[in-house]
Amino acid sequence: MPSVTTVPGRWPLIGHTITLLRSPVEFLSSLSAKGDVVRVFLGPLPVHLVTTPELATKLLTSDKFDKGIVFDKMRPLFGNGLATSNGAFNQRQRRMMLPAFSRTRVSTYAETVITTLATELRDSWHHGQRLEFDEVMQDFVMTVAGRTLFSAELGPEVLAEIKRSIPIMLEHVLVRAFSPGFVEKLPIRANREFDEAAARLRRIIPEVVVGARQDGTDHGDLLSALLAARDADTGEAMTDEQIHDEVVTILTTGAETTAVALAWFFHEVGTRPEVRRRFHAEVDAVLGDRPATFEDVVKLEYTGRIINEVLRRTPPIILMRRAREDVEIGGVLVEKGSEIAVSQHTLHRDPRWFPNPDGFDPDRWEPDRAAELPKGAFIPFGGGSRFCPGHFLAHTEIAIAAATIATRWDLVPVAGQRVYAQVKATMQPNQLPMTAMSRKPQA
Ligand code: HEM
Repeated sequence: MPSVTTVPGRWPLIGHTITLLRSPVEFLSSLSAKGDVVRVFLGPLPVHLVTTPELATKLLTSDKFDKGIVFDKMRPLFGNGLATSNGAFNQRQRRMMLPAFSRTRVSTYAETVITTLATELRDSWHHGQRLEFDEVMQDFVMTVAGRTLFSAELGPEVLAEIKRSIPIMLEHVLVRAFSPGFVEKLPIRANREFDEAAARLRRIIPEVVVGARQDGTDHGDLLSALLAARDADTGEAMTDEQIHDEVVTILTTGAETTAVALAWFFHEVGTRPEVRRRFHAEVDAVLGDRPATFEDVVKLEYTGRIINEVLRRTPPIILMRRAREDVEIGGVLVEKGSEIAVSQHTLHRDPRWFPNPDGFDPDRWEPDRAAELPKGAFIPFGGGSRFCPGHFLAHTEIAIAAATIATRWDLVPVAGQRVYAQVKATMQPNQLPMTAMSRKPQA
């Protein structure tokens, strides 16, 4: 079998990590031109990367791969939650949890939480107010996540704790994942903060779970759905420990990704006059002055296309896997225990599927054009057996929040500030200062 090409530019010990951190989009989107399977080094760790939609689909749908090293490193945080578990246990958990993300359930979350909080946010600003918009979206999404999980009856101190602890953990999680094991044991501030945040969540979440289990009523929140879930074969419910792990997993995987997508949404709209004009025209036609509801989301077609284009250009960074046995993929032998990955940035910026890949063109998501894309070319939510269970909730939340805000506000980028994507747990903007300008005449 042919050996795989190592991408040029590798440094001793640090591999390609510096290049990846310095220019993530340029580096990852350059890989498809180098081969269908290439090898990069994340620190000292060799990782095969597949670069075509066909091989991405093969990787994500095969049962010959587990989640791999990054997720091993995240286990102290996520425990055995959906993102970190593997094999039959993961599939059992998925079957039990998917009803919590069903259309009916999402429509309840939209009705009881998302529209209300989006309206409160919209009504909280004044004309000309400067906002650090990435932080505003982070705070909004964490509040939505907390309330979606735990309904409004929960004490504000639980929500406050979640909003305090989860961002701390997200700040450090990827650095931990790509560092040698001893680094997380060093007595440095980052480790202390991470461990303290994890410990606080381990204390507070079980208290909520035990309380909700005793109460026994369905509050229409995600936690009620998790408590009610039963294994189809054995009839067993999840243990409190497992529910803790799933709750932390949902908060960590769901909140950051959605907040970042919303931040980029407003950045793209704010910097592209034609997109902004059409977005506002649609919001005015569908909503007028009223907030968006679950039923409006399908009518907000252009908004949906902007969301897709945002998720094409600034999706999460990479999907990592590890071979459970020797596997041939794209004519290359991947030995048992080796790490293999696909980056959404490689596929989403490939000019074969996305002409003018660096441009921002919501119209490429018109149904006829989108239908021509090969399977596996657009994977912001992953694919196969680990496909994101929160994808519909995320789309609903982004559409409702964006449209509701736009009924009143034009978010204008503060002049002279450079905004670019940086690698954190996802692909975050480095900053996003914006000014809220009223779209309606002032009283
Ligand atoms: C724009 C927002 C979102 C994006 C881009 C996103 C993206 C992804 C991706 C790419 C994966 C697959 C990871 C892999 O295969 O290694 C994933 C998995 C997951 N996502 Fe999302 N996600 C989003 C929102 C959400 C939300 C709102 C929730 C929950 C409330 C959520 C919960 C999860 C969970 C639990 C997994 C793990 C599934 C498994 O490994 O079996 N995500 N997400």
